[in-house]
Amino acid sequence: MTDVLVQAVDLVKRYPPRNRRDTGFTAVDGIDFSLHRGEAFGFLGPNGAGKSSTMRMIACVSPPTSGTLRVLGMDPRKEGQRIRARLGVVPQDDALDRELTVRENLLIYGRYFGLPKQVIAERGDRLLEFAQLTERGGERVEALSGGMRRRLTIARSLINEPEILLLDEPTTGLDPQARHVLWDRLFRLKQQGVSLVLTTHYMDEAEQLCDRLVVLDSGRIVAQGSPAELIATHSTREVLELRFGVGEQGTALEKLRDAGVHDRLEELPDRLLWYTAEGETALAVVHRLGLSPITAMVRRASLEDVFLALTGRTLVD
Ligand SMILES: Nc1ncnc2c1ncn2[C@@H]1O[C@H](COP(=O)(O)OP(=O)(O)OP(=O)(O)O)[C@@H](O)[C@H]1O
Repeated sequence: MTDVLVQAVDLVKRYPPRNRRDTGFTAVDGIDFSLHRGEAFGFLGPNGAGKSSTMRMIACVSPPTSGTLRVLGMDPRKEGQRIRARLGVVPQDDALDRELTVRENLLIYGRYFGLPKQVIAERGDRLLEFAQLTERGGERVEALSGGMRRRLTIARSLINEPEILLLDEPTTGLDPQARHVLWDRLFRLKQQGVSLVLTTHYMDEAEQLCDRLVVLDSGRIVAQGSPAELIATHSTREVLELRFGVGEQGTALEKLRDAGVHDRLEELPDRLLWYTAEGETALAVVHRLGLSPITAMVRRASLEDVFLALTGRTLVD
């Protein structure tokens, strides 16, 4: 039997007009998705796609305008408090108390959930260890690096031992090393049976962490599936990336087209993408035509290519 933890059908979030000239804004425009127990589910999309709005509805802090949303079998409009007791929420903004110590930040949160002192203390120790912050427990939050603060926010959101952890852009603003440490912690949580829902505009993060994801654009789902399925359906296996000198890209593109290249060629402001099963064979054609790119790189197709194929735009502006 499948165990569906979150189910959305034709879910809509419309914000009312803010003034008389404003007509309001539909941030989420009729989306369907479901989260199954034990999986990591992602919302991938550019800024403004409606990811945070969707997360806020699941977190029961913003009611849906219309459609059906069930979280842990309950209706967020009516049973928000009961749902929240079984959720962990990691917002984009850490909202930690900078004046308090690392440990105090955890304890305060435990009290918010009305947990007994002894339970909070035990979980606090375990969570500090999980967040690799045991040594820093007595330090004030302002002394921590960005990556440590994120790990503390995640630890704090786990104090009530949630079944679902919601993470809104968990690694935005972190350096690559801090991101990898955080991914490792999230993998660990998944192994422990926590179901994850996360938003991201980083395709590598979505590929690394998500079993399944939906690609959102302007409040609508443009595709959904596992990262591998999405790439297989919407892209070729390989991509040849070519960068040319100023003013040379247009001529190169024309030459490739005149030479009868039938593969998809995508022109971005700074590079030309050639979607092909065999990047090396394509590169040989480039050389045979006498084209001389400044750089030429064959790579595996990624979710970035999926997004480009579906929307005509790149994910990162
Ligand atoms: N309270 C609000 N009132 C009016 N419009 C809003 C409100 N909150 C969000 N929006 C708009 O809804 C759209 C979707 O916002 P949302 O935050 O859900 O997108 P997002 O995909 O999470 O992007 P980001 O990564 O920038 O947070 C944006 O254009 C935003 O300006």
